[in-house]
Amino acid sequence: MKKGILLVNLGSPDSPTPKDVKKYLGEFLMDERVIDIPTIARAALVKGIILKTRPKQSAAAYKKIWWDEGSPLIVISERVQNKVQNQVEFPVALAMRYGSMTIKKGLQELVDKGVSEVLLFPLYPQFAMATTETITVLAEDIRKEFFPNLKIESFPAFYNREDYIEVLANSMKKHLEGKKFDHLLFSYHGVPERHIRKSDITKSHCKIDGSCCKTASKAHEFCYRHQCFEVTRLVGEKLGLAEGTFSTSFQSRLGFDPWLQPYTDRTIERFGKEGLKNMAIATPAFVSDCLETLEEIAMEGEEIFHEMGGENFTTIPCLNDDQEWVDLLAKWINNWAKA
Ligand SMILES: C=CC1=C(C)c2cc3[nH]c(cc4nc(cc5[nH]c(cc1n2)c(C)c5CCC(=O)O)C(CCC(=O)O)=C4C)c(C)c3C=C
Ligand SMILES: [Fe+2]
Ligand SMILES: [Fe+2]
Repeated sequence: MKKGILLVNLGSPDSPTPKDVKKYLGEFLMDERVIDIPTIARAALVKGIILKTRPKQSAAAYKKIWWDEGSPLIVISERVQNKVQNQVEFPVALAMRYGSMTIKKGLQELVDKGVSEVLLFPLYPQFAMATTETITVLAEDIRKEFFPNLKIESFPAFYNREDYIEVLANSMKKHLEGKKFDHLLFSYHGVPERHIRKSDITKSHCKIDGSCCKTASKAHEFCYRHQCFEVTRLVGEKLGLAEGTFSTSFQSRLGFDPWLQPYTDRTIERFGKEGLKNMAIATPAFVSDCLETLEEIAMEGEEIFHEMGGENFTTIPCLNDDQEWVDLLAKWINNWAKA
């Protein structure tokens, strides 16, 4: 059996134009695990409302962060792929859940190289229906239809692995050196509260209140909210941060349903209003910088903080192609291959 790896990230439009952004958002938002309402209602919402206005607005945001080489998320993911490839002996392919670099193409690339056993690696520290689950479900559908003899195993969410927390904390520490901050905010991509209830395998644990995510439960294996709070707690502990000097919030909400709270933009606004002068912000739901970190946090977030009287706003980059992170990915992959 020849082994191979498929790293999978979210994806980006082909270019920051309204036409390409519309095509990308159309595929993304029609995913039943992203907007989880009945198909007809989803089509009406996405095609009838969101795609009429959002592509122009999102394209303008993408233009602000786009690099000469392309989308930051894709360029960074390719750098990681190349660096990991140098440290493992079998083929490492890269795919995106949405857009042109499809999972089918990634699997085909591996099969063409003689691979018969694949480690599918969703590049998300925390489990979510809209990220990890949609990747594994689609990969299995593609396998059944096009590559029935292929064996695929998925790498699970790694949010609480000690080696991951150490690498994340080290990277954050490096970027915080010499920076002035009185509060460190851990901002995670939000999801509608409904997603948390749907992923609750006990069907009774997740109340989305002050205690459920702190009370041990087998629901936590699939609870995005618990996993985000845990990353904050574990990194806070590793960095020796004092109680009250760090907290968790959720960004990027869309639509009118309740999403996980507290919301990042309102938290930054409140900090400024309360007289906080120096803050830092990390975004550990993403392993690579992207629209949501480079524009929503580093640009919009900073603007909100300054408007409210804040002075120093430090955005901590994601792990990106940090050498310790690449070494860790290579270690996990090599361990899988040995097992
Ligand atoms: C509408 C529902 C959305 C859910 C649920 C959602 C969950 C989710 N997303 C990420 C990671 C990323 N999302 C990104 C962009 C993005 N996300 C949504 C919507 C939902 N995401 C939209 C509409 C967009 C596009 C941009 C916009 O119009 O605002 C990105 C950035 C991609 C890039 O090209 O840089 C990432 C990464 C996670 C981790 C997550 C659930 C945990
Ligand atoms: Fe998103
Ligand atoms: Fe919970």
